[in-house]
Amino acid sequence: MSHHIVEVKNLRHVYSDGTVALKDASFRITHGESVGIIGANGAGKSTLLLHLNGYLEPTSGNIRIGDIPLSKGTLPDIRRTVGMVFQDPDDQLFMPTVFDDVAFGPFNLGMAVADVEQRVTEVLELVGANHLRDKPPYNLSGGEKKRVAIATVLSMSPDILVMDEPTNGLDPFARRQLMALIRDFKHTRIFTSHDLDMVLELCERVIVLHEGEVWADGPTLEIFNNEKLLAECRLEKPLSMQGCPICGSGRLAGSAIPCPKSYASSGFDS
Ligand SMILES: Nc1ncnc2c1ncn2[C@@H]1O[C@H](COP(=O)(O)OP(=O)(O)OP(=O)(O)O)[C@@H](O)[C@H]1O
Repeated sequence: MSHHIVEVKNLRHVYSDGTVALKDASFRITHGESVGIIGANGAGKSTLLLHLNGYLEPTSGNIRIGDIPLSKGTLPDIRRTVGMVFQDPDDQLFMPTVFDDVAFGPFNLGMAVADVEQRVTEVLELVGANHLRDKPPYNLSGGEKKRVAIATVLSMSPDILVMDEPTNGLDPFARRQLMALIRDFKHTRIFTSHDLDMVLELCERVIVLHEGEVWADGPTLEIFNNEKLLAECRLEKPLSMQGCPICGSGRLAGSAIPCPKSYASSGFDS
């Protein structure tokens, strides 16, 4: 399973206008890990993800996916291994219909028509978008586009799933559905999100980016309990770890239910 390893060494990225978006970022993610990349706006999260399958070229440093060093020559292999869901689904959808968009990758892999049909149906059902299969992607709502964009990546059966803010724009039901899908994905998962409750629920490990640097990298609960670190990086605890908004007492991690005392004091039960 060494092909599922992602290794980033001393990655630096300077955009053409001189913005230093990443400074010396290093980490190693191994097979089956589910890793959340978090940080304030502009911390460098999207820039980092865009390097993982070669959409951006490092100013310096290097990336290895399994045994393959990422370079122009290895891009086709890398992109077969690393499936990337972009932050903006419009960057991912370009065909006349949803079906064509989701079928594009499998056809390129040389799959037979019947197998492509089956694969497309499976992944569209997985993201709850099979009813949209004949629609032009540009007519879909934001959340629908996001689900189809995710389907275009799943249809390629990637070994490593990389997603930039996957729940952005999704309604609560679709968010839950996507979380289940991420949880069930057997291989490596790496995603950025401002949805820290989702990160808490799905990731055993978190990498915190701050002003282009890896500020912390460790077990999720340890990171979310480090109030000094969160304040330095302009982050907050997930809502489910914050005190009850009514009486201030703690809630269990992972629970969105206010404490029983707040029911009594707010008159919810009267
Ligand atoms: N094409 C670009 N040219 C110049 N600067 C850019 C470009 N894209 C991003 N940046 C800058 O690089 C820095 C990192 O941006 P990036 O999009 O990686 O942040 P982010 O952590 O994903 O932010 P957000 O949470 O807002 O999505 C920011 O200062 C941003 O303004």
